[in-house]
Amino acid sequence: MAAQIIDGNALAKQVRAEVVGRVEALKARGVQPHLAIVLVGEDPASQVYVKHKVNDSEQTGLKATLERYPATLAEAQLLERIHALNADPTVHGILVQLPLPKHMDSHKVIEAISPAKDVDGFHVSSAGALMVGQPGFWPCTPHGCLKMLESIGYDLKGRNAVVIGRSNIVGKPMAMMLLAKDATVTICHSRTKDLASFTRNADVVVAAVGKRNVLTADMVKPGAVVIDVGMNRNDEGKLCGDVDFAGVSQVAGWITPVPGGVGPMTRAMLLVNTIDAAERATR
Ligand SMILES: Nc1nc(=O)c2c([nH]1)NC[C@@H]1CN(c3ccc(C(=O)N[C@@H](CCC(=O)O)C(=O)O)cc3)C=[N+]21
Repeated sequence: MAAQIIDGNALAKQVRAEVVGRVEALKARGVQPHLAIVLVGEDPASQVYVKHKVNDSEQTGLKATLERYPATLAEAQLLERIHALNADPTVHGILVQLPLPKHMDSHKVIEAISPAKDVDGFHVSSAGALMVGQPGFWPCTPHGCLKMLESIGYDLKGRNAVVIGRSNIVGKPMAMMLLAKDATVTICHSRTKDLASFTRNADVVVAAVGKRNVLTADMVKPGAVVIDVGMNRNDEGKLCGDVDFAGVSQVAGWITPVPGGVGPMTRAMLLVNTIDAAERATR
């Protein structure tokens, strides 16, 4: 039996429609929600991603300002620019596109963003708030994954959830969100021994490694929900995830595709965070 597909494009469209309503309510009381995007350098993938984010914003009525700087920009100048955006009351969200050029300390740059405008949810304060269950911005990718689980009416309570990958941007916050929903959470990673012994016991698997075929059909419990966060290129240069989609979709109950899965939801949750930021700042 083939798995049902969780359509990230369709769900992102729904989320954007909700955003449009909230944008209109903000505008009705004189607030123009505004996302500032900072791009340093000429990384081709980053250029494409940033363009998507600007388009998404404009299509939903948010204002997006893209600031581009050469890769040679001094870190001190970037920090100065972030401080100015922090102080600008017309800017509600700040996103510094990653990766930054090698001469910059990404951690230091992210920590310079005001937590009130940290719509990526990458600041230590945002991570801490998520961990202790306080209000704050949740990172867009794992939050999008959670929305996908909610969209199928999946009750995580008491379920075994396995997260493969322990990054600060996806794996760790994903685990915290699943835990907050009362799942029994296991984080697996590159040093995990016998990954399949964990995934075979999982009701939900989130694959966030950045490597093809990390999860194959033999590793999946029949009927499980499989969320694929991977963004890789195969030998033909085609976008593919961490999951062997053809194989796993024969075993899983639900599966997210790549492209058209987690990616569009990541972008939709950025819009949601920006609206949240604008609402919180102007309440
Ligand atoms: N500060 C910061 N925040 C980010 O959120 C951030 C970042 N830096 N750096 C790069 C990564 C990557 N990322 C993607 C989001 C959506 C798609 C996406 O929508 N993908 C489409 C396909 C797009 C295509 O065709 O290339 C899909 O999966 O269907 C891709 C990649 C956000 N990132």
